[in-house]
Amino acid sequence: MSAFWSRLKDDFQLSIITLVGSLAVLGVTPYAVYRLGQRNWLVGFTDSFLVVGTVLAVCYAWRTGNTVRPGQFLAAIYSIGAFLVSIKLGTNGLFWMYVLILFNFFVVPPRQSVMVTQVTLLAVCLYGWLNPQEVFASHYQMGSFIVTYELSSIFAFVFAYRGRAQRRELSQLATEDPLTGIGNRRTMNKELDIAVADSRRYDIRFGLLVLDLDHFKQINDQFGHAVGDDVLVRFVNLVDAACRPSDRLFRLGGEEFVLLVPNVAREGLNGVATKIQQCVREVLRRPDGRAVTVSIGGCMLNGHTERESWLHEADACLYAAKDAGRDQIVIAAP
Ligand SMILES: Nc1nc2c(ncn2[C@@H]2O[C@H](COP(=O)(O)OP(=O)(O)OP(=O)(O)O)[C@@H](O)[C@H]2O)c(=O)[nH]1
Repeated sequence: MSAFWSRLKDDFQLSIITLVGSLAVLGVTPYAVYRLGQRNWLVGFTDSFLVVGTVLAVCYAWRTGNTVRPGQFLAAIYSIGAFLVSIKLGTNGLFWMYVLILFNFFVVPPRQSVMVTQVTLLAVCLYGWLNPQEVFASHYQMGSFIVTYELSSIFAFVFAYRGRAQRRELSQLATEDPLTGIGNRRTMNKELDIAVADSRRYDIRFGLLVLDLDHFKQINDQFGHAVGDDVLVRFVNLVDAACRPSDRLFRLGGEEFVLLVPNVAREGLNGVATKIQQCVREVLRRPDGRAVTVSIGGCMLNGHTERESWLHEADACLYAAKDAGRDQIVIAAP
């Protein structure tokens, strides 16, 4: 049960599809039963199709974790459903078109939603135009419907567009370090947990380096925080350039970083650390021309069953490197 809630909490689109799907099933089922009872077969079967389709789409999203296709499928079947209900029930059916707008903007991205809602509007109006009195009582009513429908679509679009942008920003804030753009501690925890699991399952060797700039406080105190920030950004760029694309760098906080190195042996890990150390010493300069140096501690994922103990061992090596006079590398013995 807790896995159910945590998936709902972590996956916004899945939670939206589940919520909107459940509401749709609850809202449409009584109508399906009522219409079938009235022997209004077209509307009754359309409603039943919507209910079954919704249940299948929500199940698919839960099973596969893919929320894009079920969203598009739901938008398509509810648009067809709203069209059929509108042409069959006339003005009474048109009310569902407003629900459709909101529904679509919840389950598919704003641009796709605009497309599908406009196509449905066009289909309903074309049918109403060709069959006077069947959908709209008058041209005036059709005009009013188009205006109110378009206004509702515009409001829904603006709302959905802003919401998406804000969600993207929030997720970036939660996972990235805003200064350097690399993963933050939270992202690191996730990736280290995955590495621990992968090493057990696929027998991949992982190495971990903890990197800490030396006497960074002096740089801040002497040259100001902005220069300190610039040194941090340049340091990240240097490390990035010095290692493989599969290596992942995270900012643990302050001037401390963690590099996760997959598919590596202890000698290789030492080689990566040496390359970074030399690169930083040679390239990274303070405004007064003195070299910036980095202390590095590291260890292999060897016998660690969880991230904490692995990180703790690498951290202990970093302390040893600092104690040895800084600008040093200490990699734990096998
Ligand atoms: N410019 C800048 N400074 C930061 C940031 N985060 C932390 N700091 C500073 O980093 C400094 C870290 O100082 P210390 O922990 O004493 O480390 P250090 O001076 O590098 O000394 P050692 O690690 O022992 O060599 C502090 O002055 C913090 O204020 C940041 O995002 N930008």
